[in-house]
Amino acid sequence: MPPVFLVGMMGAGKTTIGRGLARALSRQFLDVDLVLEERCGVRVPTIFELEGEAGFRRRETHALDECSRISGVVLATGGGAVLAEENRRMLQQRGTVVYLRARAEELYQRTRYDRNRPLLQTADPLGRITELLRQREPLYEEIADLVVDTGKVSVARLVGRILPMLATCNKPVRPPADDLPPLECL
Ligand SMILES: Nc1ncnc2c1ncn2[C@@H]1O[C@H](COP(=O)(O)OP(=O)(O)O)[C@@H](O)[C@H]1O
Ligand SMILES: O=C(O)C1=C[C@@H](OP(=O)(O)O)[C@@H](O)[C@H](O)C1
Ligand SMILES: [Mg+2]
Repeated sequence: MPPVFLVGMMGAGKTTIGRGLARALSRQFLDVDLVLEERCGVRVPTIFELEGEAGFRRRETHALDECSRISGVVLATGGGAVLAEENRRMLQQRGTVVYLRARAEELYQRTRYDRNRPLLQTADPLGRITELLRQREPLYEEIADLVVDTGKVSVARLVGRILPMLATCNKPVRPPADDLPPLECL
């Protein structure tokens, strides 16, 4: 089975469901944000503070390139990973892309007590989520091989739903060596 890439908005469940899928499939799980945090030795909000969103996105592209080359990996991306065309191409070519879809209100409920998402530290997080979802939804849909609605469905049930979808998906992938040379490590 090719690598599995989880995409979707903040709060869609990429990290949680990705971990469950990897366990069920006995595959390696990686989360791009956790890789960055381990590498930088600080949490995501600190990367935003020190280097701005542009700095974070640069690191994100590099980590995504590295992680998406790992054979059989289940990879949770960050919600904004689809913004760069280069990232979308990597994901689309190298594995099966699963879009975890949810409504803005649901995303808000799942993220409202978490301080680790700098883009949602605003006076109106629901408004911000609504706007980001409007901008990003076409990008998630553009690269999705599978679309999964996550509203009011438990994580365990979603994992159980996604497994047979992956087994029958038959996504043709191109080995990374055929697309881009590895980016230099940051
Ligand atoms: N289907 C779901 N139902 C209920 N809670 C969920 C669901 N998916 C995720 N969550 C919860 O929402 C929060 C955000 O999930 P997370 O996996 O961090 O999302 P993402 O990585 O997409 O931002 C976590 O507390 C997680 O337990
Ligand atoms: O949507 C985004 O732009 C972001 C989503 C976050 O990941 P999650 O989607 O896992 O919350 C993290 O990468 C960063 O805070 C930026
Ligand atoms: Mg996450």
